[in-house]
Amino acid sequence: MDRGYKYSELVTVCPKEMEDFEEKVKGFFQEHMHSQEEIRLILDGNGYWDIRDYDGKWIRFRVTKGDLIVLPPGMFHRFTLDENNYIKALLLYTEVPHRTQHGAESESAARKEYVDKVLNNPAAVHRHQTTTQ
Ligand SMILES: CSCCC(=O)C(=O)O
Repeated sequence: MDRGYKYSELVTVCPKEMEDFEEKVKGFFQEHMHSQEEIRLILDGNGYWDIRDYDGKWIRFRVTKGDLIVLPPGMFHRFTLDENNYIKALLLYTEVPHRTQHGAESESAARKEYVDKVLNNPAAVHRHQTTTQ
């Protein structure tokens, strides 16, 4: 299936290989979203992505070599490294990546669609409630 991926970026997040490492890592950990689907394939190392559940609570998941994750457009998240301070990932995008900080999302069509289709979707919310009670 063609998902329309046209752009790729190979990133190595570690003090030796990333310019302005501290600043970039702080930026990854600030809550943000993207207006397009983005694939992350972990080629080496480890890290954590945090996403928010239906109640707004953070859920943390660990990624390691061989993992592939896709976060839907409009979903807030943040990323951090573990104590090894090293991850290498291939990022694939359908468009030139655009990042929106938490608090600045009101103008974002992707955020509106995510809220309508996921957070306020009665079928999805019902499933969530029945599985967490
Ligand atoms: C591992 S590099 C990029 C991390 C990040 O901030 C993101 O996925 O949005």
